[in-house]
Amino acid sequence: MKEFEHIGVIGGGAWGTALAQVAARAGRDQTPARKVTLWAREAEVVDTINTRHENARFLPGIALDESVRATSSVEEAASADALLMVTPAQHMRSVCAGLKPLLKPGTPVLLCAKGVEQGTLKLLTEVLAEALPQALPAVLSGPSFAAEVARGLPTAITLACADEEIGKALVHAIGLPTFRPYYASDLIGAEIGGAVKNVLAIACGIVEGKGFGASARAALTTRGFAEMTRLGLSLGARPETLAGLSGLGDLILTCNSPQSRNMSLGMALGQGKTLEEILGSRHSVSEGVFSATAVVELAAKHGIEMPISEAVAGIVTGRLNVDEAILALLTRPFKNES
Ligand SMILES: NC(=O)C1=CN([C@@H]2O[C@H](COP(=O)(O)OP(=O)(O)OC[C@H]3O[C@@H](n4cnc5c(N)ncnc54)[C@H](O)[C@@H]3O)[C@@H](O)[C@H]2O)C=CC1
Ligand SMILES: O=C(CO)COP(=O)(O)O
Repeated sequence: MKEFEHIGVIGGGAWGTALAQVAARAGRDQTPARKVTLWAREAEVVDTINTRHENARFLPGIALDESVRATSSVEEAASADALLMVTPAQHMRSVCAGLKPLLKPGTPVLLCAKGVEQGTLKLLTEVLAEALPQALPAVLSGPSFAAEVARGLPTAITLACADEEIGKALVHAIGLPTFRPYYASDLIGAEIGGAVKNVLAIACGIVEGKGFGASARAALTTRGFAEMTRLGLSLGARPETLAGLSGLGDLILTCNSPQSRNMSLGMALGQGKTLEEILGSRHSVSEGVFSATAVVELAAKHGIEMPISEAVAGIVTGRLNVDEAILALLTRPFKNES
């Protein structure tokens, strides 16, 4: 089975840092010892990782393995045998374009961000195919809070790759007893779950912030899953992927924990804060805000109804206030469940 001696991670936010930690731990007993190179935009992030073994800006208080090395040189990370792409979804195209002259043809590239590109309405596998065509695409997605993963708490995740041999080699390369990738061949299914659950988590946060109770949250999550499934199936995803770790699994996590930035953003909206106030007080990304309209437009293009996602898109674009969006959802006509 192919060994990955050098893994590059593109993006030094919370998730890129946690995944660099996973890759370093998973390759610890390899000979020669695995090299993990984490490219970060911020000089301060590179500096604190290399000197204090901590990402003080995006993952403070978590000790990183000494073998995780950060760099400001994208060339250095791009020379790896496999790349993990962990920049926010809306920046994926420009970051891929920067890698285009550097990446060896056939290098596995795991997309680890969650979102749909605004304007083009493209999934990240489509963005990758256009912007970095020599890459061998894969998707890594599932219920996984960066801080928990970086601390070594257990979880499981979907790793999708159309090339089964490479996909399984990647599973072995980054898998740990506490980080269990399940192989799948369905890339679209794996990426649609992560993109849609971020939008739905904002809605669940609003329900929580408004104090509507646990029953409302469970009902919203279930109807949200129906939206995710409708869109996924229309785009060619397989039902079992949508019901798996990257779909239902991540939806359950993100709609039930204020650790989720999307859910906590929704909670703050439900408590009456404005989007500008909330975003102005954070430096971490809440992908649902940036993908909501793209998800809804993509669904409309395929004739799919997504009322909860539409409500969130209405709120984040300022077209509806929170109370108007809730009223619109609660007064929809009664209908069959499926
Ligand atoms: N944090 C988490 O628990 C998880 C995050 N993800 C996904 O990973 C992706 C990255 O999220 P986080 O690492 O949490 O981000 P973060 O919020 O911790 O950090 C923001 C990141 O965005 C980068 N960035 C900002 N502007 C940029 C630009 N113009 N070009 C390139 N990069 C830019 C920053 O350098 C930084 O790396 C997102 O799509 C997120 O949904 C997926 C699973 C878990
Ligand atoms: O994707 C995540 C967990 O799987 C992280 O969710 P948030 O981006 O909402 O924090």
